[in-house]
Amino acid sequence: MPPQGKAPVSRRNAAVGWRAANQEDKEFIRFCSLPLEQALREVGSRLSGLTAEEAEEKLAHFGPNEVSQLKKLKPLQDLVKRLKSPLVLQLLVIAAVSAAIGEAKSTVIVSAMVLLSVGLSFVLDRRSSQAVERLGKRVQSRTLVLRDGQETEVRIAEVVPGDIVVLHAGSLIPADVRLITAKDFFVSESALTGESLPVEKTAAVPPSAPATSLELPNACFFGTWVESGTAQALVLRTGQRTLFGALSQRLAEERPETDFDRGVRDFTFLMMRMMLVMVALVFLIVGLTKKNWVEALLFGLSVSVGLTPEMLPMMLTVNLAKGALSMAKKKVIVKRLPAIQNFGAVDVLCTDKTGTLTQDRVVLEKHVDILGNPSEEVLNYAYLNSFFQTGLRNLIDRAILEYADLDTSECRLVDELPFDFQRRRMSVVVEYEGDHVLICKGAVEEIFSCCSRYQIEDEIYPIVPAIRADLFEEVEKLNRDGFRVLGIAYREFGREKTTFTVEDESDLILLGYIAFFDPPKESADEALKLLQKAGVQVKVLTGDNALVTEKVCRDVGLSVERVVTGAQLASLSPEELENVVEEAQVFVKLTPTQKEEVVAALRRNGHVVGFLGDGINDAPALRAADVGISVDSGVDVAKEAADIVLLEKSLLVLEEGIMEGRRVFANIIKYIRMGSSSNFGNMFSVLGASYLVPFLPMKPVQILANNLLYDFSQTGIPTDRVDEEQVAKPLRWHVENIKRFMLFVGPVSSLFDYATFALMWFFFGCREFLSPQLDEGSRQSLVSLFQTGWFVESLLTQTLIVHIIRTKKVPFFQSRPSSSMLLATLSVMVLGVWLPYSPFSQTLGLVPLPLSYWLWVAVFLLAYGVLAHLVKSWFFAKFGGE
Ligand SMILES: Nc1ncnc2c1ncn2[C@@H]1O[C@H](COP(=O)(O)OP(=O)(O)OP(=O)(O)O)[C@@H](O)[C@H]1O
Ligand SMILES: [Mg+2]
Repeated sequence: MPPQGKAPVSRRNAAVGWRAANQEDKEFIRFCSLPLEQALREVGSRLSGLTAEEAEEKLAHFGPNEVSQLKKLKPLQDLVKRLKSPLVLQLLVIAAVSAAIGEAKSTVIVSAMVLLSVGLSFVLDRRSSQAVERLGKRVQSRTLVLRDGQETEVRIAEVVPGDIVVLHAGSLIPADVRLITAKDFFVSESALTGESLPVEKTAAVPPSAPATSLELPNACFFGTWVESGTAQALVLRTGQRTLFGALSQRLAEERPETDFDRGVRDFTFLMMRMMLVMVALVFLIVGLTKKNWVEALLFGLSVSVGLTPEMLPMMLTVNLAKGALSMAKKKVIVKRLPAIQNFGAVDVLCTDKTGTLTQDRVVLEKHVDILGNPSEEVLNYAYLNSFFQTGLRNLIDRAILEYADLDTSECRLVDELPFDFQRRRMSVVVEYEGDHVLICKGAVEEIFSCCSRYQIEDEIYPIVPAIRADLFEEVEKLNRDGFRVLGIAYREFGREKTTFTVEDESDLILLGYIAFFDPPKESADEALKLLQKAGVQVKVLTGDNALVTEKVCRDVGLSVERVVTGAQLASLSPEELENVVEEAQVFVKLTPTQKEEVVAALRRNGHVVGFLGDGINDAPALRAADVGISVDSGVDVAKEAADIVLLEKSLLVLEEGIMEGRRVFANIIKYIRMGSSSNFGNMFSVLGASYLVPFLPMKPVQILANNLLYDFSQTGIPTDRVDEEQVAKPLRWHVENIKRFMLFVGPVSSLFDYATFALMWFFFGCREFLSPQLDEGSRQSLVSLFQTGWFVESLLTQTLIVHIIRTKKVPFFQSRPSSSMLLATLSVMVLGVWLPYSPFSQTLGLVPLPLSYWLWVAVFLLAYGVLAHLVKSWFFAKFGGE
């Protein structure tokens, strides 16, 4: 029975799950230790792979090959999860308490709030995350499998047990597999083990069963990837049954918290703390002064509702999802939603050269001997190398094969030494006229270091130190003209030697160079200017050499003041590294690890770093960056490591994406500014009024209704327009600045609340309440008048301030809100004015207001608007902020 037949790992109980995984592990180890024939038979496969029909059947049986790191929730589970958030729980508790003490109205209103906050985010979020997921599928990784005996490309999700997969450098291991053949096959298992050095895997069957499957020499695991070499492998288990699947439930923590997450959390806690203190204070004050403790409790709880940012989760998700959709229109596919705000915060963008600064149309232009004379022999050797190598099929090899169509029938591949980014070269050994010839091609410096002789025409000379510099001359000339140059060298061995290692790449004969031209991209110039204007520094991180890179940079208008090579970087201390990454714009001849180090150093310096790359050598840096950006045409591991995938590799597209990220961020900040400052203001007003006024300044049910309406007025924020100025610079989260804003702007609203209290108390005669002759009925109507007065003023001012805070400029005149934003706030204001006259007035305890009240309120609103605008302008001038 194949290991797949086992029951899937239990998710409910981690301990049980682990035991089950161990059981499965034993099965897996057994399968890797069996003779190959038997293993194939037992999983119902053969060396030529499954037929399409078999694969389909197996897919139906085993399910898609997916490891859901973020478990997809069923609608009901999702709903329950949302209800369990602290903000919503609090509302539910209040609803329950209100129901328990017979306040049915409060219960209804609080429930409506829950419905608005949870319902809206549930519906919008599910809808847009489905859309985002669909988009994600467009850039999903693929793999090669044998189906009906043919190499076929399928989505990784479609791989089934029994499939024979074909792996080469840059491939993701699409399942847990047993190797059938392997050639210089190195796998990076860092995703599973944290070990960053690649591990060599072979097809050898272990002599005895190891303790864990990770120690098997002939097994590779889902989630790891091929650094170099080639292999064919038999798929044994897929999806949640893989080692990674079993682990991923325990590794759910995933990525470290971002700047943004921390900001949101800090803010939520700030509000929660404020709320707790407030509720206790209000409860005591009301209880002590009014001697009605039930009322005090209800009032306190209602006030606490007013202070919770219950719309925050909805704001976040809806804003992000909306951002992802509008980015998709610009050919930017967001794989992980939270990456969006980081995207807007990026202030240093690191990018590779090929395809970003150049057109990605590598064309072979020259094949010359070391003196620069055209040479057919150089082309022949280069062609053989590209033709027979099986490891890495990149642009360079494709360009060579496209350039010529040579006859290779007289040659036979004996062995190969695949490309890797440390050696920067690759060799094939071919049998040619009875000899075994090793042909090596790669970066010129690296080829030189393996050569002891050179060839001109048919003469071979030793390389003596004096001529080394001369040898470089031709290459430099080509580099300066923008050519990317590779060296070609060879060495002949006897036919008795059949296996080769990297040691054999020595004592070579330098034959000549091939030169490629990859023209600079026309749009790069403009894009770089836009990025610069947007406050984003661009740095180039490439494995190519300095001369070509400088030439390309100059062509696209990127100023190059300092270039640093990988060798120089390697000799620096950590502190020096941190300085150098600031100063230099161009980094050349980097190894993959060095790309990662540069990104990490920039992050340590406090930058938010984006990294754009599409190669195997970019994967570590993509993971290390705040935002990893790859391209649809990039290798799978790069796409997998990225947060964002571009359908088109272009800095222009990237700039638009960054802007969209900033817009999303700006709207989230808007909500937080509004929420925190008006809550803070309300806090002052409630505290003062509870103490000063001999009755409840607002009924609990009114406070709740007020909040519900205010929440509704905010639903327009995710679609709101954002001022150009606001997204002109990278946006980052500054909790301190938000706190300060709250402290300065919040009290402005209290000013007008107190004015309203005075107005109701003195001008509209509510102080008569104290007069002993008054009967109970008249007293109650005075109370209602006061409460209605404050209810209306509070709602109108709160809603108005939304428009003042949404921009740094003069609202309406210099910056117009989106129409849905305008509509939401306007309708809430109209509703607020209408409620005291509406059929609901009784239920809410509202009474009609005297005509002169409306005049006063109009004056208050105007004065408030002006004052709030002035304070806001002063604040931004003094303290800055997003
Ligand atoms: N197919 C190949 N055969 C031999 N050598 C190669 C091949 N591909 C790349 N190299 C060598 O390895 C070096 C580094 O590779 P590459 O230029 O792809 O790095 P990179 O950092 O991805 O560059 P870029 O920034 O342009 O994307 C190249 O300059 C070249 O000398
Ligand atoms: Mg590259």
